[in-house]
Amino acid sequence: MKVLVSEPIAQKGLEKLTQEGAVVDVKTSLTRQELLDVIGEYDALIVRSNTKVNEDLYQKAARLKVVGRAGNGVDNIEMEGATRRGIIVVNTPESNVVSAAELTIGLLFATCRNIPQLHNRLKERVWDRAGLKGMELLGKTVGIVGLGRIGSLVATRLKSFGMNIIAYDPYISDSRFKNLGVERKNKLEELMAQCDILTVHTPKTEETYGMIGKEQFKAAKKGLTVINCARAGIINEEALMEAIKNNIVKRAGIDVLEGEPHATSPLLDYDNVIVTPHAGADTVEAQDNVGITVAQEVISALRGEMVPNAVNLPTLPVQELDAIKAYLKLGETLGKMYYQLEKDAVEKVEIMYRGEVAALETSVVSLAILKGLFEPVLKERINYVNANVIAESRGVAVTESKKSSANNYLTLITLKVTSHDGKEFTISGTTFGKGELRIVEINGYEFDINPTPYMIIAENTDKPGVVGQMGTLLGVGKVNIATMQLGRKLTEQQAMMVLAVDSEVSKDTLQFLGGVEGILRVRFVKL
Ligand SMILES: NC(=O)C1=CN([C@@H]2O[C@H](COP(=O)(O)OP(=O)(O)OC[C@H]3O[C@@H](n4cnc5c(N)ncnc54)[C@H](O)[C@@H]3O)[C@@H](O)[C@H]2O)C=CC1
Ligand SMILES: O=C(O)CCC(=O)C(=O)O
Repeated sequence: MKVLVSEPIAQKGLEKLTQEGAVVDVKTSLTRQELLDVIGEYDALIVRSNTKVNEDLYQKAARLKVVGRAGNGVDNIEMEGATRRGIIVVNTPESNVVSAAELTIGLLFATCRNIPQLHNRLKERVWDRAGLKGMELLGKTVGIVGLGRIGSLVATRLKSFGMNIIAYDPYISDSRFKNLGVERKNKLEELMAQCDILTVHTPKTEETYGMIGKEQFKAAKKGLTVINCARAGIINEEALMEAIKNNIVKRAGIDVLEGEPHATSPLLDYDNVIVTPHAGADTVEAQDNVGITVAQEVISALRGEMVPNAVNLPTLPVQELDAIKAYLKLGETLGKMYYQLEKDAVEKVEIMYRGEVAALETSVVSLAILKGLFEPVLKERINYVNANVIAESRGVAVTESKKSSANNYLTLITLKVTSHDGKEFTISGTTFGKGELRIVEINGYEFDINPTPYMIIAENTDKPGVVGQMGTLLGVGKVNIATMQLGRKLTEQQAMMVLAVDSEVSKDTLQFLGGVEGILRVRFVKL
């Protein structure tokens, strides 16, 4: 596992990577060209907000499997290119939110009380407060745009200063607003017209970039204080400057600037604009949290384990992670069986979740099924990240259905594959205890199979002598049988035999088995 760290992360994170067996190169002052020249050697790349992870980089990154964002916002990472290539992107969304919220409040105090300006005067031995009268927070209204993790932390902290909190976030439920004691504004302009202080906490997206512009400042209350500790450009810098010149905005506290880290914004020259160099997450605590978390996630992702903060995968509630793990294994196992038992190209995949599993977030289990399904035949890389994209690109229709009851089982997953000639294949499995798996049905034959690394699966006419001959031939081929199960369809006088064996089976032995009278077909399955 070769990991390139292209921006500084905490020593504790680097130690974690090394302890887990990764070879870590910390190269934090590479030029873009140098980065492109070396990225091909690495399995994982860890970045913060300055490294642009985009198509240029992906094209050179033949081995890259994971991009770890040591932080929250992922706007410097091009997601579509990563997903298409099966590169998993992980971030640490919870690790630095307190620090970001605290810097927001710090900037709010600094701007409202002119702390940096007063500090600078006094450092120059000038004892003078003239022209720098501050503003009290008590009774003022703060308008929060984006009431997510950081927005909520800012809201609860500012309440303790006796402020009225209003917020605009169309994607947050009324009950969340109510629980936080924040008044919902359905229109941004309405919020602008009522707040004394505006603070933005949305991600940078196509929708939010420039969302506070000329029109919004026109609607604003005169004397507004503006804080941006989220991303440059959410508040348009030109519009902000104009609003400052027109005395609509009285002061601003800005942590993020266009063009950073080489920011040249004229805002830097305004006395009433207080700036910090994207320092929202720059605390010992946040950096330790971020470093350790990103290291853990990158290692887990490199080992093919499920990572809760994978950005280009469905999000999993942490409390469901343990329950889901066994289903992921089961799903992948069911998927893997198809192309080892059948040879027909897949046209349609139907996944049915019944019983307990139906109550969980199953989209990731469906990804595991697709991963397993295509793995035996695809040379290209397939994993949780690109499984959907690959199914789609191969014209495979995937559907998911759920039912709360599973008849004789507590929980049941059934995979039904329809091939291009309309032939149907079904396989069902269940889990029990501490993640034990069982395959309970294949093509209508009922079993209770503990899936093992090597299995022989044969269909035969249901008549005496077939099983005995199979045993003899396997003995000749020096293959030891561990367990054996038979599923029967009495009306059709056919049976399916599943033998768990201790080793690989040679092509010759399989050919001999196929020649036994009554054997209709025989397959070797490797899990
Ligand atoms: N300055 C710094 O060092 C740091 C900055 N950040 C930035 O802070 C921002 C917020 O982070 P979190 O609170 O963790 O994100 P979050 O995802 O928890 O919350 C973002 C909120 O924005 C809302 N939102 C999205 N589009 C919107 C729109 N068009 N209008 C109104 N609301 C919208 C979402 O519904 C969500 O509630 C991100 O941009 C992040 O990158 C995060 C950490 C450190
Ligand atoms: O310090 C950093 O890496 C930037 C933090 C940040 O903006 C984020 O986590 O979104």
